[in-house]
Amino acid sequence: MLSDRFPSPVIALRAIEKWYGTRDRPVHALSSTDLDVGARELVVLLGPSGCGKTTLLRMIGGLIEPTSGELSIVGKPLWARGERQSEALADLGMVFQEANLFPWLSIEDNIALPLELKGMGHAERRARAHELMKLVGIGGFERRWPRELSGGMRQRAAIARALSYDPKILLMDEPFGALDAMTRDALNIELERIFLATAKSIVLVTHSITEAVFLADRIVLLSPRPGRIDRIVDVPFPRPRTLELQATTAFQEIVLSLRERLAEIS
Ligand SMILES: Nc1ncnc2c1ncn2[C@@H]1O[C@H](COP(=O)(O)OP(=O)(O)OP(=O)(O)O)[C@@H](O)[C@H]1O
Repeated sequence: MLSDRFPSPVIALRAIEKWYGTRDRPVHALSSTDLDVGARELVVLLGPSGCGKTTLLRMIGGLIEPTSGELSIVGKPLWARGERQSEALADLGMVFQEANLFPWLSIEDNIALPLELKGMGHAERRARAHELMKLVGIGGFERRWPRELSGGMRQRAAIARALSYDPKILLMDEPFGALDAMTRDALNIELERIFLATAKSIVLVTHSITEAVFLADRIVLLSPRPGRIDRIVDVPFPRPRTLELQATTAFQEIVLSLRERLAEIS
């Protein structure tokens, strides 16, 4: 299932199954899932609590191994003989609900850390961190500590860190879920700007239908027990999008149909 608008896939999932072993009985978290995400496409995973959104995202990110099925990143298998393949991992960056910055490192050093671990020299990684901080709108805060930044600014720093080694794909798990509504709106606009400026593919998990419709090229609606793709909804609005879009009938119609379907499958 690849969108006609985004013909070259960077993520391909085939017949993905996930069972978790628990003490009482195995949990079937995800059933026969096929999905393609195109280059420069923004796909949102939406669904009721416990339907397997995080499981799916973490599997794409190589943090959880599928029980069966095939998963490839930019044409390279993510797993082989039970081992994560570093070539495929190099194309993946992750952002979580909490920024998870190291409190004892400056913002700049947090962002440059993945580059340091890759062996990049000090001057080069500093230049790259500065460039990224400008891109995400926190230029000038290089020497600050994480505790000195607001929640929204810390999430911007987390996005910059995930972009530091220039992966083709950004995976985001409820990245703005802990922020207040106004900051969240502002960061949705910022995320779209960063998405357009960097030409990445993004897969993002959210509980917010409005956020999903505002950001997505396609929304993957998952249903629970076991998690499976219920439907894929195309969101055709041109980019860049503005908050006024949310007041239009076309936007509200998609929100309403998703809300109704979510109520049916929850
Ligand atoms: N490590 C685990 N061990 C056992 N069961 C798990 C584990 N992680 C998740 N599950 C189960 O798998 C199912 C899917 O969980 P997952 O966290 O992926 O859902 P989700 O859609 O992201 O939920 P939420 O919206 O509440 O964050 C749930 O039934 C959950 O209880």
